[in-house]
Parts: sequence; structure tokens; C-alpha cells
Amino acid sequence: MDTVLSIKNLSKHYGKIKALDGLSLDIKRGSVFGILGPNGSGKTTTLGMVLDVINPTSGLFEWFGQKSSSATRKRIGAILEHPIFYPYLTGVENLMIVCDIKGVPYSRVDEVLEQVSLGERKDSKFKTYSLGMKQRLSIASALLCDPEVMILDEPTNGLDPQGIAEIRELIIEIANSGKTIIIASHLLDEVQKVCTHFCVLQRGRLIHNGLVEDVGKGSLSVEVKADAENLEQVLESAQMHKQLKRELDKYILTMEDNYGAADVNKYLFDNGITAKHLVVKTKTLEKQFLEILKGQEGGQS
Ligand SMILES: Nc1ncnc2c1ncn2[C@@H]1O[C@H](COP(=O)(O)OP(=O)(O)OP(=O)(O)O)[C@@H](O)[C@H]1O
Repeated sequence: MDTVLSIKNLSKHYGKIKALDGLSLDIKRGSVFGILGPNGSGKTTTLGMVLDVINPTSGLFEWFGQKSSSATRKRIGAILEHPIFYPYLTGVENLMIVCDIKGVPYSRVDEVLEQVSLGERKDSKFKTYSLGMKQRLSIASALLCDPEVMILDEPTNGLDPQGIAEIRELIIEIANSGKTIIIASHLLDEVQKVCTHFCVLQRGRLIHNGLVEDVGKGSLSVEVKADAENLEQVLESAQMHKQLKRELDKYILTMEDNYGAADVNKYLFDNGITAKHLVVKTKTLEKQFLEILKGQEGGQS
């Protein structure tokens, strides 16, 4: 996988405020990269700098192995905030204006509107679009140049659950078409569902960078309920867990690597106990995110 964006020691200071402080990061082609962080952690500043909208205080970044230029910029489609569309013009007419600005043939308009499922409403005025449709038109606009990389800042902000699900599906479709996608988000569930990689920023510093598929690795837990007085003793003797704790009417085992719910079930059965509830819990990105932030705070104090 080659590197699409390479960031080296990038910083942006506003007086005493370190909006970004020495960020180094590589984003590989074909990945869907989530930039996570609490409010004010530097996500938008990072995107602004790599899109040449904000001047860095120090540091470097390269797109496609080259210094950023108008040529590299043409290979990137970005939605930083809601672009301004004309309310009294239709979806098609609005995108034709973008075509004029970007030097793209009008033939692309219908293609991208179909891609974002706005084909049926393409001749409706922009002001009649729902928030989700407006966001899809923004994505269509960014797709006009058929960019290799799409940058989305909080793409589902303000949308209802259906709108969120539609944008999420669209992002996955765009990723499947081979584009690299960079998303800044504070919706951890969204990042877990669509991203392959994620990093976490806190107060302008990178505090985590890894694969989404690694989230929760080695932290499988199993919830058990059974009508047996010796349940705790039997679970304790199973020796396949790192930790056993009781929570109301159930026991929760944090499993050793290579052990799972089937092993717990078999062990209970071999000891004459039938489980009436056996549920596997994997760690969510949300939980891991909070742990990463907490760990960092602990390390700083
Ligand atoms: N133009 C500016 N002048 C002064 N401070 C700024 C400016 N732009 C951003 N900051 C500060 O830099 C820090 C990082 O802001 P940034 O908008 O990048 O964070 P963010 O992670 O995108 O936050 P959010 O999730 O709230 O959008 C914040 O403390 C912010 O107040």
C-alpha cells in the first residue's frame, strides 16, 4: 500500500494555543482513516492545513509523495463545511456551476448524482432538499473531479439516524470504489463502522494510531447467568479468565487470549451447569477511545 498523505511534525500555534503540536502520520492508499478527538483537539486544523487553507506554524506534509500544489489538490475532494449552494437552483444546476469552476464536463453531473442516490430529486430546487440530501449533494460536488482522496469533516453532523445511515453507506460505497477517505469525526460508532484505521488527537497531540480491527483485541468478555449455587466457584476454577466479577444477577469473565464463550459453555456443562445466558461482549471503539484519553491524562498528571 503506498502512502497518500505523509505528515511530519506538523504544528499550528495561535499565540499560546497549540491547535496542533508535532503531528506525524502516514495515510495509506485505499484506507478509510478516521481522525478522532474531543472538541478542540485539532482535527479541523489538521484538515485545514493539509488542504492548504491554514498555514502551518512548522512541519511538513506531502500528498502522493510530492509537495502540495494545485496539481495534487486536484486529486483531492473535500467537504470541510457545508458548501454554499444556490437555494433556488436545482441539484443539477448547482453542480453545473461547480463544473464551470472546476473545469469538469457537465456529463459528470448525472453520474455523481446517481452515485449519491439523488438521481430522482436532481431537478428539485436545493432549498427543498432535506439536510441529508444537502450533505449528499456536497459529497456529489466533491466527487465531480473523480478525486483519489475524499476528505470529510464531521460528515453526519446534524443528521437524523436515517440520514446518518445513508451517509455511512455512501462512504462505504465510495471507499469500495477504490478511493482513500479521511474522516474527522467525534462519532465513534460511525468510525468503527466505516473506518479501517483511526488516530486519536488530544489537545493537538497524537495519542493513538492504529487499526480499527485491533479495537477490543485481547479484551473479550463473556457474561454468564445460570441457576446454580456453585456457579462462582466453578467459573473461578475454569482458569480461562483474567478477571471474574459479579454484576447484579450475572458474572462477567474477561477472557484469557484464545478462550471464548464456547469454552465457558463446555466447562459449565462438564460441571453439571446449564447456562441460561451466555453473551460475548467485545470492546467498542467508544470504550477504547475513553480508555486512551484517560490513560493519557493519567500519564500527564
Ligand atoms: N483561528 C483560530 N484562532 C485561535 N484559536 C483557534 C483558531 N482555530 C482553532 N483554534 C483553537 O485550536 C484548537 C483546535 O481547534 P480545532 O477546530 O482544530 O479542533 P477540532 O478537534 O476540530 O474541534 P471540534 O470537534 O470542536 O470541531 C482549539 O483550542 C481552538 O479553539
